[in-house]
Amino acid sequence: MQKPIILAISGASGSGKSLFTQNLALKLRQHEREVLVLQEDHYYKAQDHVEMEERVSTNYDHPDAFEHDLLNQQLQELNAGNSIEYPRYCYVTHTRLPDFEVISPAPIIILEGIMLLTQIQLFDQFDIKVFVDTPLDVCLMRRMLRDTQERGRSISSVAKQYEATVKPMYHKFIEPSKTFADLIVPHGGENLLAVDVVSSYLLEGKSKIA
Ligand SMILES: Nc1ncnc2c1ncn2[C@@H]1O[C@H](COP(=O)(O)OP(=O)(O)O)[C@@H](O)[C@H]1O
Ligand SMILES: O=c1ccn([C@@H]2O[C@H](COP(=O)(O)O)[C@@H](O)[C@H]2O)c(=O)[nH]1
Repeated sequence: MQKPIILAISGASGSGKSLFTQNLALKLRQHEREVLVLQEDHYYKAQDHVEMEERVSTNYDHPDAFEHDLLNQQLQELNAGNSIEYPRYCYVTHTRLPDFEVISPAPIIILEGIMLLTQIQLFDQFDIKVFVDTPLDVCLMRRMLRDTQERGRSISSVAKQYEATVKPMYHKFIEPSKTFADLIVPHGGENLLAVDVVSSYLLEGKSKIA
């Protein structure tokens, strides 16, 4: 198999990275392209040894919360045509699930996550780096709805975490990483023009933004 094309999609929590990724993957699959979607969130460190009370106050918006070495190693395996043992993460228990998923490479791999463009050691693996740029107040509103509906969170815990870590870490790490992007996509998931532009580029068989 030819070396896969790897896209890194980054941006703030709630910016619309996952929805953008889903829409892009859908479009490519409609054109019969095989696409593998991966999430940096699954590389959050396991916290089985940490008490639940403490897990709640972990800073999940710091690069050190992730096992980026494992991610790097697994991207290299996929690039070499080998399958990986993809970890699985649970936002409710704030730790990894005991099992993993065996995943094979695909010609197009889309990886999305908040810290991807802060990790220069990963850049050799990325063919295209995208930053989803959505105003932080919009991200907060989206996150509030999503996390209370899908991630077992209360409104007050989302608000508290936003002030304590999400917002300051965005300004410290994520926002400055925008400078490494090849493409900046405003609004996020529903930006269908951006989905069309990126998918057309990939369907034409191009792999790198020069
Ligand atoms: N452009 C958009 N307009 C309205 N809602 C959106 C848009 N993009 C994303 N959302 C919604 O906002 C929430 C957060 O989006 P998501 O893609 O999960 O963000 P991220 O992956 O960046 O954290 C989801 O419920 C999603 O459906
Ligand atoms: O146990 C956890 C792990 C992560 N988070 C929050 O998730 C977001 C990143 O995920 P997105 O899908 O990009 O929103 C990050 O901001 C962490 O604060 C968490 O709350 N608990």
